[in-house]
Amino acid sequence: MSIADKIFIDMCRDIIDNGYSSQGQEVRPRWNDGTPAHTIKRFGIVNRYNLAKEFPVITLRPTYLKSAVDEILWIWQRKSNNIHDLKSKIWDSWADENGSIGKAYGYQLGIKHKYSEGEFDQVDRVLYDLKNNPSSRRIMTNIYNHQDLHEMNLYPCAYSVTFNVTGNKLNAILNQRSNDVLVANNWNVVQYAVLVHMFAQVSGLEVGELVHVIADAHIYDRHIPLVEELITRESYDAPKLIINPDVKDFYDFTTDDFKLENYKKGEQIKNIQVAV
Ligand SMILES: Nc1nc(=O)c2c([nH]1)NC[C@@H]1CN(c3ccc(C(=O)N[C@@H](CCC(=O)O)C(=O)O)cc3)CN21
Ligand SMILES: O=c1ccn([C@H]2C[C@H](O)[C@@H](COP(=O)(O)O)O2)c(=O)[nH]1
Repeated sequence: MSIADKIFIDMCRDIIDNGYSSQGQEVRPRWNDGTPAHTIKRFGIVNRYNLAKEFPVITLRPTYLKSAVDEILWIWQRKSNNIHDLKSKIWDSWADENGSIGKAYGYQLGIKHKYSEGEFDQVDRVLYDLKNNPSSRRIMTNIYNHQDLHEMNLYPCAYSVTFNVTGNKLNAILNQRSNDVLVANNWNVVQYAVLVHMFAQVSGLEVGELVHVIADAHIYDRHIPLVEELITRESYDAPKLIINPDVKDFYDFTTDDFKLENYKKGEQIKNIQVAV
């Protein structure tokens, strides 16, 4: 059984058995037929993944590595907030008529700031510090910019990453305020695990731990039967993540530089509804 499966199954069981239901309260998200999308949630989940041991992808159903990596490169490398720069359609419901999702995600990472060494955006400052100040405890990004929230179509969910170099290992904490467990839990874990792999490779470091801190980890009402079935499925050993070792500059990575070797997994759940 992959470690990611075990963490995922335990978290889902905990949410369903011990979670708090929003039924009877006012909630913002809606299903596409206009019905309120209620959830059952747990507050303050912390999941630790040792990336040096195995790649944290679930095998209960496929997590699409290429689409997940394309979205993380859209945010962190292309620093875009326009869905026309993204291959998948996953952000279409939150874009305006020009394709923009507002001043969110990639837009925030691309804003430049002043330092004594010159101007950097948040991504370039992290890459600079990993090479030049690896013992720093100040290596982090934060895209939850209150001043711009009113111009974001959806407030950032995975909003901050703290990087910490310990010996020759790169560790990271991903802070997430809200997580749709069926649709995006493993999706987000895989994305930030790949990001740690990329940053480690271009900084001459090895991968360490990814700690995923989730404030509100929820399962939407219409997903509960799907999750109940998913977590009783057979689980397989984790595949191996293969990265093109020749890439030495973060901005040169493309989705073709990543593949999963021996990714044995269950059937995809077709047509999962996403609450908007
Ligand atoms: N309710 C909700 N849940 C989310 O996960 C979510 C939002 N809203 N709003 C913005 C983004 C969009 N995200 C999404 C949306 C859909 C998929 C999705 O459909 N994933 C498919 C694979 C899609 C593909 O490879 O193209 C899956 O089966 O998991 C993933 C992330 C994550 N975010
Ligand atoms: O990367 C992402 C982006 C979004 N989500 C989910 C979490 C929530 O279900 C919705 C956002 O709704 P809020 O009311 O703003 O919390 O999107 C995710 O899990 N991961």
